[in-house]
Amino acid sequence: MPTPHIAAQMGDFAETVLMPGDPLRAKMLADTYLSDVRQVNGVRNMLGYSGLYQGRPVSVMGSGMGIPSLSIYAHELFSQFGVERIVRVGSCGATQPHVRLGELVIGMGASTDSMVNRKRLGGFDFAAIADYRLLERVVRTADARGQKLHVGNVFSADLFYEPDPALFERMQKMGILAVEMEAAGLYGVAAELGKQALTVLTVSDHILTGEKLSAQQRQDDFHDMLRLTLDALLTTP
Ligand SMILES: O=P(O)(O)O[C@H]1O[C@H](CO)[C@@H](O)[C@H]1O
Ligand SMILES: O=c1cc[nH]c(=O)[nH]1
Repeated sequence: MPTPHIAAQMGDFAETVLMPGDPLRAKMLADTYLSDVRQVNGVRNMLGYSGLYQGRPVSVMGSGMGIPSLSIYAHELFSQFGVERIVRVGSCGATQPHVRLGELVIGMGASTDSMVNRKRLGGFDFAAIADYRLLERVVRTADARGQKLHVGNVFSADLFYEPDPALFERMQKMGILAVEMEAAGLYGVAAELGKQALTVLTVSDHILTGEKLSAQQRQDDFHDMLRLTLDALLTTP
């Protein structure tokens, strides 16, 4: 049955959903990599598609920006459409000098200034972590190809325009690899509903050096991340 934000039926989504923030990145992924594609959501232009990748069913849908938006879509997909795993395929800002523009970062854990997971755990800290088996598949696939990955803690920020630059220094000191805006929320929803989640990111800008990819590049140029994620989830045993 359709939900307030997804006009689809049970069976329209595959068990595995890739979820970029940008709905146009979802469209690009579907157009470039999937066969037998059909659009399964268009409410609020949050484009969602289902199709086949090398013969295996998969869906892709945008999450919008920030934990509140992603949480609505992840909750509805997990609870109403039979989705078992969501892998966020996003962009991030690097917070360490050794993490460079265009490189891939996996959010093994996600720190945050959001309150959502404390609300879930009665006011206490919740260690927002990726599903280990999903993480392992992506790492194993990248290692087999010699593809470089950074794996560790990311920070899911409520504010894109952070007013306190000292926060980035603290992140760097604590070993956080990159900042983005959804992973901790995704991991919290997955934990609450007993599902699997992972976050794979491409560095689109560098907090320390000020380097940046363009908006067009963030929409269209993340093929290393998308191929790795699709292959790891859908073609490796
Ligand atoms: O490129 P996406 O996946 O949207 O991810 C990042 O980009 C947006 C901010 O520009 C936030 O959603 C952040 O998490
Ligand atoms: O959330 C984000 C995404 C990319 N770069 C940032 O600095 N923040």
